[in-house]
Amino acid sequence: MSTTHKSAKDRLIVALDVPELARAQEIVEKLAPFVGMFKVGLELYSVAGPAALKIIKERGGRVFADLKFHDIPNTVAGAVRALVRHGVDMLNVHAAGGKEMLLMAREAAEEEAARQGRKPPLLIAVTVLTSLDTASLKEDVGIERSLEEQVVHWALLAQRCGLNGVVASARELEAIRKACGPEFVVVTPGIRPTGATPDDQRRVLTPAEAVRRGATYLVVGRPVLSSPDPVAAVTSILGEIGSI
Ligand SMILES: O=C(O)c1cc(=O)[nH]c(=O)n1[C@@H]1O[C@H](COP(=O)(O)O)[C@@H](O)[C@H]1O
Repeated sequence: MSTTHKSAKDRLIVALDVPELARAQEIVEKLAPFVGMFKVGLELYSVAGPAALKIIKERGGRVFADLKFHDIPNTVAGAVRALVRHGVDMLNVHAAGGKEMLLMAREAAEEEAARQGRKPPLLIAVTVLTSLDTASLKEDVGIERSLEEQVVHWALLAQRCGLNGVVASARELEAIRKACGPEFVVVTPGIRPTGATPDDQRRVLTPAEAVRRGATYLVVGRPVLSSPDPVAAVTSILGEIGSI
């Protein structure tokens, strides 16, 4: 288990995967009292750009910019600096970008935050996407290591480069905690309440099981967004997390 003491609300990140800014704003208004952080991903950012980050900040919410940067070090560093200027609280890059990219991303985040006179955001490395399974990692991506070994390999690389943590499925939590320790941040998408459809996710676990295994943050999108009552969906997830 992680030794970080967080409330159920602080652990919960809701993914604003919607195609319109107005819809995102509606969800933020409704859910802000119950949710620790909102995640702006590729869809909403492509639709609305920095305005998507702003609507969360204006409501007093914390922002995870999930733009999964994966490019040459100089390009990633520039993009990281821009997100820091937007005041995000968490951002991510792909561990597969390699050591130099991760180091430059971290330096960029720290330098830009210092320039702005604020604390650097949490910088997180994406490991093996939760939409992949053992077969697709090997056959499509061409990685021969076992899925868990690959996740731990990237988690250790991220930690050595001074990143705060990783994105991985909750199924790899025990291995990550063993390799990287209790304070390393582990953000877990692929969260599905019991009985919910996995959609395109391949490595899923329930909210309760993710927290039991030591998740720092849980990312939930469709189980909340496609519910007829998103507040009820969120409070039910909070109940599950809080019962651990
Ligand atoms: O970086 C992420 O947040 C991420 C990494 C990953 O491996 N898998 C993954 O699902 N995500 C994101 O987490 C969210 C999961 O959404 P749902 O499957 O709808 O709960 C989406 O916004 C994904 O972009």
